Amino acid sequence: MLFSRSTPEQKLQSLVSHKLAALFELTEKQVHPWITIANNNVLISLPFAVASLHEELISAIKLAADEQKLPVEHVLIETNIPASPTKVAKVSKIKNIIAIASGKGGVGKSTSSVNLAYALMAQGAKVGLLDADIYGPSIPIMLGNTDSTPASRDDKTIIPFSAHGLVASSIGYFVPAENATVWRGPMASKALEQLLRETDWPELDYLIVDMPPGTGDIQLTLAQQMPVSAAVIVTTPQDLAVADASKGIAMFNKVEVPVLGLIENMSLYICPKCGHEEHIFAQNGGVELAKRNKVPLLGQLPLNVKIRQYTDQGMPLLVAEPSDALSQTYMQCASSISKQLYMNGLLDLRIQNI
Ligand SMILES: Nc1ncnc2c1ncn2[C@@H]1O[C@H](COP(=O)(O)OP(=O)(O)OP(=O)(O)O)[C@@H](O)[C@H]1O
Repeated sequence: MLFSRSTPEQKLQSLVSHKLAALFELTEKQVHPWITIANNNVLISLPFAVASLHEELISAIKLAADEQKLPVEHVLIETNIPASPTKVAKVSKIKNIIAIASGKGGVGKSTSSVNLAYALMAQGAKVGLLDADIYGPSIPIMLGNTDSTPASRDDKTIIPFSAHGLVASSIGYFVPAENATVWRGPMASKALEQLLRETDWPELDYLIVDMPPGTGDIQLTLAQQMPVSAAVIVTTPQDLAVADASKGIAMFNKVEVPVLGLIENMSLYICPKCGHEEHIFAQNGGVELAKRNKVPLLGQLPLNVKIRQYTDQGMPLLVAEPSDALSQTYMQCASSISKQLYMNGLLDLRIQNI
């Protein structure tokens, strides 16, 4: 009865809340603040980057409103990502820093960092990339910027380089590769701190940080001293990699940085000629690790020549072939990361309110 007395605007609000809550598995109360309705127009301000879902959502809202004979002119969706709290002071203009880490080297951490950065951009977020891998800063190569050197307008801040619309900077500017092996945590973190805080970043929703592989003194110091909002762990399914990834999760737990989930890279190889599937690095190692640690499995990427070729050419897959099925997998991982970070924030609020 109460519903029948609602104004068309209230009915529309309730319809949109219902759709959003169902799509994102939240309560209507939680999604209510995202919605503004005025003059038969609906504006939705989403706190995570899911641009690939916008069109579907707009159509579903228009269709449902039509069915209920509720007038709707336009449905607009914008992405408005909040900053999540960190223990360490935030870097100006950067809302969230997400560390991409792996225990073992060579599992595809940098490749994942690069493709996820572009995928988050494609999902509607403002993104930067910081190469913190002192042992092998490979981001400039993967972005086709091998000749870039740090430049400054004012001798105080470094101008990040831009590659296919993404802003990036690399620790490789400060750490000659031949010296990296003797660097200790405090030295690495000092250089990174300088690079992080003295780069002239534009306004960013996410700064993706490609961490050095391993779980030792350097990685621990970096995780503690950077204002990291959350971490994502990359592993192959192989036992050796999984054991090290597990140490990575433990390390982030120790410094109370939430782990948003796992990416299982090189999950399997599918022969392009006959379609035969080969589990070169064993099967489901990442899936099992995610279950054991109760963290989401954000996605599984196969061992695929395109992923390697494009990064070698300095033209990541997401840029070269955005509609490719592999790009779509990265897009799904990216939206899960963005959504998961927001959900973590809700959980924190709930804990604070207990
Ligand atoms: N899914 C994939 N399919 C095919 N090749 C891949 C895939 N992921 C990564 N590679 C390739 O594997 C190699 C190692 O990847 P990458 O440099 O990203 O690993 P890493 O974990 O960052 O290594 P490091 O320990 O040096 O930091 C690269 O040659 C990369 O192109």
